[in-house]
Amino acid sequence: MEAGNRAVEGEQWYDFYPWEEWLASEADRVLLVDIGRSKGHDLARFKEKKNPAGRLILQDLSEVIQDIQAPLAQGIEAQGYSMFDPQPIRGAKAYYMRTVLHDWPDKQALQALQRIREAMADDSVLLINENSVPVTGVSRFNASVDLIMMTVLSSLQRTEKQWLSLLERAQFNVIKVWRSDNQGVGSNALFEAVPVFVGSSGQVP
Ligand SMILES: C[S@@+](CC[C@H](N)C(=O)[O-])C[C@H]1O[C@@H](n2cnc3c(N)ncnc32)[C@H](O)[C@@H]1O
Repeated sequence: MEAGNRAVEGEQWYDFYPWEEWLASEADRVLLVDIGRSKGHDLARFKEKKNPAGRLILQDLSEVIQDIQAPLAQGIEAQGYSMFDPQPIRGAKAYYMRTVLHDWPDKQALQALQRIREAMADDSVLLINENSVPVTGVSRFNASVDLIMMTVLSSLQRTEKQWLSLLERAQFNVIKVWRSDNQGVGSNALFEAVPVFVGSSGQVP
C-alpha cells in the first residue's frame, strides 16, 4: 500500500495547511507526533523544507523503528509504540497520522483515536491525512485499494462522510477538511479536529 501511495501522492500537507500559524507553540514543546510514520522520510522532509521549531516525534511499531538504518535529522526522535496502547507523548501541539487508519476497520480506528484523545491538551490538534473517496465516480486506483482493504484487512477506503462520522464517534470536532489544489489520490484530504472533552458527569458538554 505504501508504494502505491508514494506513486500517486500530491502536495504535502505542510504545503497547503497553515501549520506555522495554526501550530504555533513553545519551542520546547513537542510540535508534532507522527503516528505510524514508517521509517520517517516524510518527517525528515518536513524538517528539511520547513525547519519548524519544536520537537518532532515519529512513532511506529518497535520492529519498524528498530529497522531504521540512517540517522534521523536533528530534532526528530523515533519511538517504538503501538497506537492501541496509551500514548506516551502527552500534550503535544499536534498528533498526525497519514494513511494509517484506512488499514483498520472502525472498531480499531476508534481505539487508536481514543488513545490520542486521552493524551491531548486543551489546545492540541488532530491531523488525519487520508484518502477521502467520492461516493460515485471512484477512480480505478481507489476502487482497487478499497477491494484490497476489504479482502486483506477487513477495512475500507472511507468517504468524507464516513471519516467525519468516525471522528465524531471518537469525540472529535472536525474544524476543517483541507485539500490542496494539486491533490494526489493516495492521501488527498487533511482532517483537522479538536477533542471534545467529556465532563465529570460523563456527558459531552
Ligand atoms: C500504510 S503505512 C503508512 C506509513 C506512513 N504514515 C505514510 O504515509 O507513508 C501504515 C503504517 O502504520 C504502521 N502501523 C501498523 N500498526 C501499527 C500500530 N499498532 N501502531 C503504530 N503504527 C502501526 C505500519 O508499521 C506502517 O508504517
